[in-house]
Amino acid sequence: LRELRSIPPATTITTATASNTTETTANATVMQRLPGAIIIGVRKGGTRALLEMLSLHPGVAVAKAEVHFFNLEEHYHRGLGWYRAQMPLSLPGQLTVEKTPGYFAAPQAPGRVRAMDRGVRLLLIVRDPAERLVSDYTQVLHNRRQRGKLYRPLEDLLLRADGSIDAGYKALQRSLYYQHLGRWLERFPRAQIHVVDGDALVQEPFPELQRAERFLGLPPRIAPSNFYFNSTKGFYCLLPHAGGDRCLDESKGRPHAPLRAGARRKLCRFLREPNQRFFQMVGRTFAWC
Ligand SMILES: Nc1ncnc2c1ncn2[C@@H]1O[C@H](COP(=O)(O)OS(=O)(=O)O)[C@@H](OP(=O)(O)O)[C@H]1O
Repeated sequence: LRELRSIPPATTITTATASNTTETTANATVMQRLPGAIIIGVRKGGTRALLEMLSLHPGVAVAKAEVHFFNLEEHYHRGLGWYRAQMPLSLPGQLTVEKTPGYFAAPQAPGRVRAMDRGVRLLLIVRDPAERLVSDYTQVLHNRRQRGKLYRPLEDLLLRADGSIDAGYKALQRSLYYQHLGRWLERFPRAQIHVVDGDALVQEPFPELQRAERFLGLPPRIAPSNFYFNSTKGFYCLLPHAGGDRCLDESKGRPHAPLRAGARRKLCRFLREPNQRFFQMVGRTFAWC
C-alpha cells in the first residue's frame, strides 16, 4: 500500500505476453496477479455487492467478470496461466480479488483452490437460505422468459405431489450451506473463511465492509461516506473516492416470484436443521426464517 500511495500517475509501458499483461510505471510493475482472496459464494447472496464495495479500497484490485475457473472443467484445464490472465492489473502490495458464486457448491472447487494457494483468503457471503432459494428461482425464471420459454411455478419444483419438500430441487440444494461449507472445511481452516452477513450488507453495508477489511489485513480505507441509500433502487449505492456514483444493475433486487405461505412454512421447517448445522460450523447464528 505504501508503494501504491507513492506512485504518481507516471508514464506507462505495456507489454502483452501470450497470456498475461505487464505494465511498468516509473516505480513499480503493474501486472496481473493470482487472487489473494476469493468470494466463493453463495449464489444470490450479495456477491456482486461485496466485490464492488471491496473495490472501493485502494489496496484492492477486482476481476470484474465471474471467472468460473475452479468449477468449470473447460476453464480449469486451461491452467493457472489462463486464470491469471483473467485478473485485473494490480500494483505490488495490492490484493487481487475475484468472485464466482458457483465455487461454493462445486465439489471439486475446494481442493483446486487449495492446490493454487493454501493461504488464499476466502469470503463467503450468506443470506436467509429460503429467500436465497426464491431469488435463485426468480433469476432462472427471468432468464427463461428472456428466451421466450416457460417455467414451472416455484411450488411445482419445491414440493412433491404429496406436498412434502423435494430435497432434490437444485435451488434448495444450494441453500444447504452446511453441506458445501463442510467440503471447504476439509481443505481450509475455519479462520481462513470469513462469513459475511448478506442481509446485514443490504441494511447497513459499512460495518460488514469494516469486518471484511480486517479479515483481509487491509488498512481501513472504506468509509461510511462511500455509501448512500438510493430510495429509488431500495439499496445502498457506491460513492467511490474517485467521484461519481454507482448502483448495481437491474439484475439485482428483482421482485421475487411468489411463494405461497404454506409452502414457505414447509421450506422454513425443512431448513431449520440444516441452518442449525451451519450455525454450529461458523460459530454464530443468523435470524433466518
Ligand atoms: N447494494 C446492493 N445493491 C443491489 N443488490 C444488493 C446490494 N446488496 C446486496 N444485494 C443483493 O445481492 C443479491 C444478488 O446476489 P449476487 O450478486 O450474489 O447474485 S449472483 O449470484 O451473482 O447472481 C440481490 O438479491 P435479490 O434482491 O434477490 O435480487 C440483492 O438483494
